[in-house]
Amino acid sequence: MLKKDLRTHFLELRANTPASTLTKASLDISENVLKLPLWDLATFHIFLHSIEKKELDTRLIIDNLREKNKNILVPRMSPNQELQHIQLTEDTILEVNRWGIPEPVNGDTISPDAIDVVFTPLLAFDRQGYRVGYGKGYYDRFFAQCRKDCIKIGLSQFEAVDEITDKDKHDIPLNYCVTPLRIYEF
Ligand SMILES: Nc1nc2c(c(=O)[nH]1)N(C=O)[C@@H](CNc1ccc(C(=O)N[C@@H](CCC(=O)O)C(=O)O)cc1)CN2
Ligand SMILES: Nc1ncnc2c1ncn2[C@@H]1O[C@H](COP(=O)(O)OP(=O)(O)OP(=O)(O)O)[C@@H](O)[C@H]1O
Repeated sequence: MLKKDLRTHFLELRANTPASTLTKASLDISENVLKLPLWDLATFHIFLHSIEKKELDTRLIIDNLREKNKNILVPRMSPNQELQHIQLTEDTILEVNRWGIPEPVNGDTISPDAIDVVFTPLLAFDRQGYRVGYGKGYYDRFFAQCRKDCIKIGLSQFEAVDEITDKDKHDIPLNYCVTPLRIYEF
């Protein structure tokens, strides 16, 4: 299947998801995330979900990371289509940007080298761990800057599709994808 068709299909499925289904999916995913073999690692990067875009709610995962005293980083979009990685603390002020995504307005910027785990947003993923996002390549550019041993984890409300057929040289596969029903390891 082509990325553009997967985007259209899963954006529509997402738009038609009842709030209660999304809440339950977010809870089940947060419980599955706790089963991943990650908890000796220190520095975790996680996206702040957009309510407007009906993304999975990442607050429960963030609460678990806080409870485990992990170093938590969140993305901020910069004008050159790169992400900055900002430390999330009790003093972080968040504002919703023009795309409906909350972002920190203050805080220290951290280098991608320091990141052990990235929880990644997506619209669809396939059985080999390739993903499709909103189509601006933010996460592919980010993954290219991470250490080789950085663990990349997709969070998905929906199960894997068979195959994304139009992968390109920039696409870097995930190590895991967590859904409400299961954990895929690639
Ligand atoms: N919560 C969350 N944060 C995230 C992502 C994400 O998927 N979810 N991203 C994952 O990469 C990055 C942001 N990606 C984005 C990609 C495209 C557009 C954008 O331009 N949207 C337009 C429609 C497309 C267009 O105009 O071409 C819009 O919403 O109007 C916005 C954000 C970084 N932070
Ligand atoms: N490392 C990179 N360097 C330069 N261009 C890149 C890189 N990674 C991706 N791109 C370009 O970005 C564009 C969008 O890529 P793609 O369709 O894979 O986005 P996506 O993964 O769906 O979006 P996102 O990562 O924002 O969720 C493509 O034209 C791709 O070639």
